[in-house]
Parts: sequence; C-alpha cells; structure tokens
Amino acid sequence: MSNELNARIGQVILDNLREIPDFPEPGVLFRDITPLLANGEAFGKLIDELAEHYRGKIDAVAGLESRGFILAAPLAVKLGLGMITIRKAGKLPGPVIGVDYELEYGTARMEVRPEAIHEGQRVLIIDDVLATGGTAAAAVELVRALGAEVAGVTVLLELAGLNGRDRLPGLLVESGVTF
Ligand SMILES: O=P(O)(O)OC[C@H]1O[C@H](OP(=O)(O)OP(=O)(O)O)[C@H](O)[C@@H]1O
Ligand SMILES: Nc1ncnc2[nH]cnc12
Repeated sequence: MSNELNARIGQVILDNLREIPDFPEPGVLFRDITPLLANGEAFGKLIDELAEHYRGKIDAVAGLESRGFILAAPLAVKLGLGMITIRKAGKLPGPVIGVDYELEYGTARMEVRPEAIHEGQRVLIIDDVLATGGTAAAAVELVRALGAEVAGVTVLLELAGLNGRDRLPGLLVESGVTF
C-alpha cells in the first residue's frame, strides 16, 4: 500500500535490506536493517525524511529496545526533541511502570520511567519492525498510562500477514515498507 511515508523512505529501505531465511528459528524470514544502518548516506536520508515527515507534529520520540533505539535517537536529535527509552524488563533502574504482553511463545514485559514522559505530550513510538504488534501495543499502553498522547506508531517494515495493526486500533500506524 502506498502512502506518504512509504514514498519518502520505502526505496531507501528496500535498497539496503537483507533477508535471512530461518533466523532466528526455522520458518522465520528475518528482515535485517543493519545494511541500511551501515550505509551512512542511506541512514542519513532515512532520518532526514522521517524528521521532515513528523516535524511540528510530535513532542517526543519513544524508541523500543533495542532496534527502535537506533532510529529514535537520531530522529529526536534532528527534531530537537527528547528521546524516551522503552525497555525490556529489568533494564531500567526504578521507579518504573511495566506492561506484560504475549509473544508467539510465552510472555515479555516492557518498562519505562514515569519521569521520562509528561502528561499531554504527543509521543511518536518508533521501531524497526511491526510483526504481531505485541511490542508496540505494550508501548502504547505505557505512554497512555502516563497521560501522554500516542501521536503515532512508525516502523520501517510492517509484516502485514501477522496483523500487528489489529493490536493498535484507532492509531496512526505508518510503515516505510509493507510485506
Ligand atoms: O510486533 P512484534 O511481534 O512484537 O515484534 C516486533 C519486535 O520484534 C523485534 O524486536 P526483538 O524483540 O527481536 O528485540 P531486538 O530489537 O532487541 O532485536 C523488533 O525489533 C520489534 O521490536
Ligand atoms: N521477521 C522479522 N524480521 C526482523 N525482525 C522481526 N521481529 C519480529 N519478526 C521479525
């Protein structure tokens, strides 16, 4: 599906993407963004385009550990905004609030420091991949629990067959490339 963000960043993502079958386990086609990160020109263009797309529309950028951090930090700096780290369980020193969520097998937990998010802020959540949507949905719950507004969920790659959007109802979900 074509959209404005796709037009800005779709090609640079596709030109620098690596696909690895059966990683990290049989049956998974792993979409690897590290070639994009290693290409300075491409990575710079990606961040420039994201910044232009969201300039003036958000107050903070939240990155999801760990690949989301790589995108959130330069985007926040480029926009002159703060970056919020939403982390896996046990990584942030307290006090924290956390949300448990379902993985394909078992459960996981995401946490954030309450002081990192302010009431009424428009927070953009960013990550590399939207798969089942569990990680992003947990991040949405954390941002909202602290009285902030989720301005949108942005991912470079959306694996549409896993229906992650269904876990993010009513939200602006934008992706660079949809598979
Ligand atoms: O939509 P979901 O089914 O929740 O999956 C998407 C998440 O999975 C990957 O992270 P992973 O947990 O592998 O961690 P990493 O970023 O530290 O590699 C990816 O970076 C997303 O955060
Ligand atoms: N297929 C995939 N490739 C890369 N990261 C992922 N996270 C969840 N599914 C993924």
